[in-house]
Amino acid sequence: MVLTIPSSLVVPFSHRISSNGATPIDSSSPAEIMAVDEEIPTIDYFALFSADPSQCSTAMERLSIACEHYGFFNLVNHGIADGVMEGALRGVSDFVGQTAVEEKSKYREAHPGAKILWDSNCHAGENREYLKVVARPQFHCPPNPPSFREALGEYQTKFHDVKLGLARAMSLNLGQEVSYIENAFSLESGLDVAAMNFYPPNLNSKGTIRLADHTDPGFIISLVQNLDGGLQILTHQGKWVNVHIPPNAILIQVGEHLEVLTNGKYKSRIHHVTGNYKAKRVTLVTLHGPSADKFVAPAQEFVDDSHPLAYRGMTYSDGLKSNDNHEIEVQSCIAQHRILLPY
Ligand SMILES: O=C(O)CCC(=O)C(=O)O
Ligand SMILES: [Fe+2]
Repeated sequence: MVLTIPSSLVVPFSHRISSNGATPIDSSSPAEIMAVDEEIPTIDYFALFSADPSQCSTAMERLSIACEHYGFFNLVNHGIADGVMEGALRGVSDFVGQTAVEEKSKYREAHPGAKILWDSNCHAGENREYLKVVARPQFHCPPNPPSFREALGEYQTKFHDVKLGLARAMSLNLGQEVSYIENAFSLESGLDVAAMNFYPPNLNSKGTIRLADHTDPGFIISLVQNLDGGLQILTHQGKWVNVHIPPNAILIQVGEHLEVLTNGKYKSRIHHVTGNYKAKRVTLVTLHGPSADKFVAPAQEFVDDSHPLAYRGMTYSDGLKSNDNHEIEVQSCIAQHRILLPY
């Protein structure tokens, strides 16, 4: 099926500048030559709940296309003030820049029950420093610098409401009652992990892979960044696209567990990060998961003769802990869920 996206749904190239005004990465590097600057869907969050039926149904239809075909979209008009997102990103930068390695190293060990994890990986296939913290149901964060905890906490609190709004809109789009996803994942006690990435500037590593191909677990994944460019997603049409996120937008990706619940109607998409950044790039990625003890399996509504059962069920926690991982690592577990069909 060829999908035509209304032009109003896409981000004009003139808006595709970095959110901090820095020059986007050089997109001529070898690893990026395969990727295209293609239109990606933009969803107006407020329009999803508009009292104007025509505005609401247009936005809902766009969301449906974005979830079913793309698996990712830019969310605009979400009501989270620019300052809140900028503050959280500044907090990540401050943590990376101001905290001594000895202090950060206290969080290096992933172990059962760990709520904070820090590491710095610089080898073929990965080039970043990262910090992962459990943000919900209880919020955890390194205590220093003090402004970091407050700024990150504020963003997470604000986004929680946006997440519930998206769950409601997606539930209706799936032909279910409004709290269907919220209940299926027990989102009120959902396990949200904020994964903050810091990619150091490097002008001499054309085409460097900063983060290798992967999909992420959870219901949805939200991403805000300080510098545009580097994230590439493999689309349903088999093309790598350079993902441009307009200033103040939040990129939303379908998580692996929404794929499992919908028996593959909504799919999580493989992505990676490349780039020879001229300045440091910071991203705040949050994996919004089901409740840790929630058993996630394809719902019967999405299984029939034309859509045979394609995933096995397990609790969110068991999935995260498969392959000897710890929950805090929030590693992909779709392979453990996938049933190999005989055709
Ligand atoms: O930093 C990015 O652009 C994406 C990072 C990512 O995919 C992740 O942390 O899972
Ligand atoms: Fe990711």
